[in-house]
Amino acid sequence: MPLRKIADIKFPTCHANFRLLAFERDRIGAQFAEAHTETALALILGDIHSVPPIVRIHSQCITGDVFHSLRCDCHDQLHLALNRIVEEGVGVLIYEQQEGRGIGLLEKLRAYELQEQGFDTVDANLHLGHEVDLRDYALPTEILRFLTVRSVRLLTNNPDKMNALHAADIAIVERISADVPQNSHSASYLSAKRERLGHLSGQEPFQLQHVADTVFAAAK
Ligand SMILES: Nc1nc2c(ncn2[C@@H]2O[C@H](COP(=O)(O)OP(=O)(O)OP(=O)(O)O)[C@@H](O)[C@H]2O)c(=O)[nH]1
Ligand SMILES: [Zn+2]
Repeated sequence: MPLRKIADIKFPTCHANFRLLAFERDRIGAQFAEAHTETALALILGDIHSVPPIVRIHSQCITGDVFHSLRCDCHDQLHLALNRIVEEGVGVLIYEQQEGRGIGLLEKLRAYELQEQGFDTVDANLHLGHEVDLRDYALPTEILRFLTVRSVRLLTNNPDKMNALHAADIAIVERISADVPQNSHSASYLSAKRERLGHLSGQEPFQLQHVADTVFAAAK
């Protein structure tokens, strides 16, 4: 499905004066009852072709991003990414709207209810009849290709994002850790991401072998 650029504006924020591009794309897939349009924003700073830019693909989390929920790390990660991009002066933050790992806000809140009964973040999704993680990163990778960004310093702990860029032939010259301090509300959520979803932690170096292992493990 072709990518459509909808807007290209100056975007002054308290962090920096970004350029903001908005994109949409029609999406059809077996897991969707009907075709729908997905959208994403790209906040761009500096000359992104002069060096491999810092890239953050951030999945929407209204509870975290807007209300600074302590149940997850999203708010702090969003600001970590913005701060790193501003420090370096060159970067792209892609904000994509697969809220709740693709199940949507209301289903995520139902999953939170289950987590209050003892389910972890993975089992709660499964109990509600959803896949563990419905996201794919086709739209973000298409945006990077649209921007002719062919090599990046990717800020993430999620091997799925690395796999998606690798598959799209976008080189990851460095993986920057997306670790942020945990708190008593987020500790079990963060450990479930590492132990059940295979997310990296700390400064664990990015290696293509790790990506290959992950693809292999997922295929088994
Ligand atoms: N279904 C579900 N989604 C959640 C839950 N907590 C956070 N999310 C969503 O998870 C997404 C963020 O994904 P994470 O797994 O935290 O991290 P990530 O983006 O995959 O990985 P990083 O790049 O390392 O941050 C956002 O869309 C959140 O809304 C939860 O308990 N259940
Ligand atoms: Zn969150």
